Amino acid sequence: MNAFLRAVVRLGLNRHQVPVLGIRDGYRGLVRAARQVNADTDGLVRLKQEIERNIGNRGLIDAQQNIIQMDHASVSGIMGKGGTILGSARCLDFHKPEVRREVIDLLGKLGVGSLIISGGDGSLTGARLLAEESNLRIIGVPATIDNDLQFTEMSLGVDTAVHTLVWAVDHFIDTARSHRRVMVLETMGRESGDLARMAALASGAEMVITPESGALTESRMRGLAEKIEGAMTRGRGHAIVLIAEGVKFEPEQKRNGAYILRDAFQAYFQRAGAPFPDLEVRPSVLGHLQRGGHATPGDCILAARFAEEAWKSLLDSNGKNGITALRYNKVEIVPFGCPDLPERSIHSRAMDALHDDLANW
Ligand SMILES: Nc1ncnc2c1ncn2[C@@H]1O[C@H](COP(=O)(O)OP(=O)(O)O)[C@@H](O)[C@H]1O
Ligand SMILES: O=P(O)(O)OC[C@H]1O[C@](O)(COP(=O)(O)O)[C@@H](O)[C@@H]1O
Repeated sequence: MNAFLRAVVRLGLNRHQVPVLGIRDGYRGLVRAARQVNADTDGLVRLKQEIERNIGNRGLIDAQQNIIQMDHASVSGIMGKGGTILGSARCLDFHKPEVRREVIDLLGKLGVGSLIISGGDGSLTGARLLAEESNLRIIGVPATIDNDLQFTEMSLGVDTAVHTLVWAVDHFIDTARSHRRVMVLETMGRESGDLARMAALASGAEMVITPESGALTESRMRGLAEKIEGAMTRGRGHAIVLIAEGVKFEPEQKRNGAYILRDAFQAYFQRAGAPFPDLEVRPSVLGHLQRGGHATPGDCILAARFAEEAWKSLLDSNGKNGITALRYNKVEIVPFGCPDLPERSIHSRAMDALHDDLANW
């Protein structure tokens, strides 16, 4: 997200000579600013003075300032840094049309004509609603490590998260190999298995379990354990199993998938007469480790391409509101509510088949 912010600001200032305001904490910052302005008769004047007085880093370091005029220095050195210097926050109030109306009014008073909104499904839904309810030009930019936005081949953050997962697997594999263990690692991804699937393919993890392959029943888990045990009898000493957080169980379970799978595998390996009763299964939930860190070159390049397309559309008098998307390796603007790319699910199934064959012991 920082690489994207840098690209938007630099292109705005260098290529298009258009001033760029950054909003702290996204929708929450806009709502706070609207409340600040509506609080008393001088609210708007004070907000404008604050923006003019505290430009760039001066505004950024003041946690109370919601709207910051961005300059070159304010985005200097942030390219590879994870997260976003503007901050990010959930804002439940933004679900209310009357709150969005306050925000639209505020932007009108500030002379803001266009918004670039970067985030996942929720942020892009908010963006669509703003576009429907105002005359603002709005461009959404997909950013989520889950890669669950099906109208684009990639969202910002995915490549970095996959890179981190590969790094994590490389570390876990040392213990797995040395101690001859099965390590079950739980990845993020909400309802999507893309992160786990891409990380498995890129890291060589022996097994990957995604929500798209259906709920895990007792018998499916036994089948997976059998597969690992079979490999052990053929001389394999360890296994890395990736399970996506969105995987469901039948009957339904409340615990993390990694722990449920550990118990099922361990019980199977220790059954009476089993060939490897000492085979240990260790679970780890990788959690927010996957979200931050140095952005990969792939993400930084995609961020620059998305920013370029967003500006192109905003400055085109015939440009339409919509979302930047990577489709067939080209960046384009698709309308809000654009249908899924049918290739996405075909591609996921092909990736699973490829992984299966590569990992077949
Ligand atoms: N249906 C909606 N209507 C209006 N705003 C929404 C809606 N869904 C989400 N948002 C706004 O977008 C923010 C981010 O959404 P969220 O789902 O938390 O993250 P993400 O953008 O990563 O999917 C929410 O906190 C809310 O302000
Ligand atoms: O930190 P939180 O709010 O618990 O959110 C965790 C969720 O966010 C995600 O990491 C996705 O985050 P992003 O869409 O912001 O990349 C999911 O994979 C995970 O379920």
